[in-house]
Amino acid sequence: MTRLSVNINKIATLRNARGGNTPNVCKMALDCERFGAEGITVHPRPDERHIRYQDVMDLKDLVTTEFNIEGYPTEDFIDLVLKAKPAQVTLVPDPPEAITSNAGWDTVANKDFLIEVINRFKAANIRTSIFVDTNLKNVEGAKATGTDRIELYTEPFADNYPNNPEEAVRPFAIAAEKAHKLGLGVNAGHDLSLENLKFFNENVPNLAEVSIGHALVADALYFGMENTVQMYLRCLK
Ligand SMILES: CC(=O)[C@@H](O)[C@H](O)COP(=O)(O)O
Ligand SMILES: NCC(=O)COP(=O)(O)O
Repeated sequence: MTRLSVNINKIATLRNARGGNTPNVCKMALDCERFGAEGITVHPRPDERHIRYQDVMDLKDLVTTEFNIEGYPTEDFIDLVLKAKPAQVTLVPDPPEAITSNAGWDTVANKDFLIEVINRFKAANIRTSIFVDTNLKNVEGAKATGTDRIELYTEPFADNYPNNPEEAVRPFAIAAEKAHKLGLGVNAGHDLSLENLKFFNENVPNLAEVSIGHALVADALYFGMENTVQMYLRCLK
């Protein structure tokens, strides 16, 4: 069964709006786990506009499910991850000024860089995942970096789903199958939602994990966090 990792970036965005500690990011992570989440994801960005480096250090000993830290591997990010020792690190090629992640790695052009970074995390026994699109060259290139998993960048699926669900999901099913044949684990994320998650999960084989934040936190405004986590889990059954 596909596991649900709740991305709590947007809880930190709300907290940061006032400078205090409401809502409490650590408490929300623990509550999400209590409500059934099988992992907690954070994506500290260089400007700390949502998750701060200190949040990562505060969460590292509290999270008892899978702790997944995502981000661009600057030296500061690498140091942080090596200190926090999460279960998984997901490398994302997003430029600092990007509003959100907007592309996967070109794993061929960045092969040497990715190999070097991945080796540092592997030496610390941290599972690695790299964010890629569905281009099979990038999936094959991911294998050559030595990563344990890939995370498929699902925004193109989410965008096309309302027009043509079958066409939207097809490249993801093919990429996931290819990754599985190569011995890579398959995660997915970005813009997955209550609208599109069930269909994605039913049509993409070998999916180990999805990380979901933006839509899930927005849904929690209407349904409450406990109900919302349960609703997302039901899409993955
Ligand atoms: C890696 C990825 O897909 C992102 O979705 C991300 O982790 C979310 O980041 P923001 O919350 O900053 O949009
Ligand atoms: N890796 C994707 C993630 O953590 C959450 O993305 P989103 O649901 O906030 O778009």
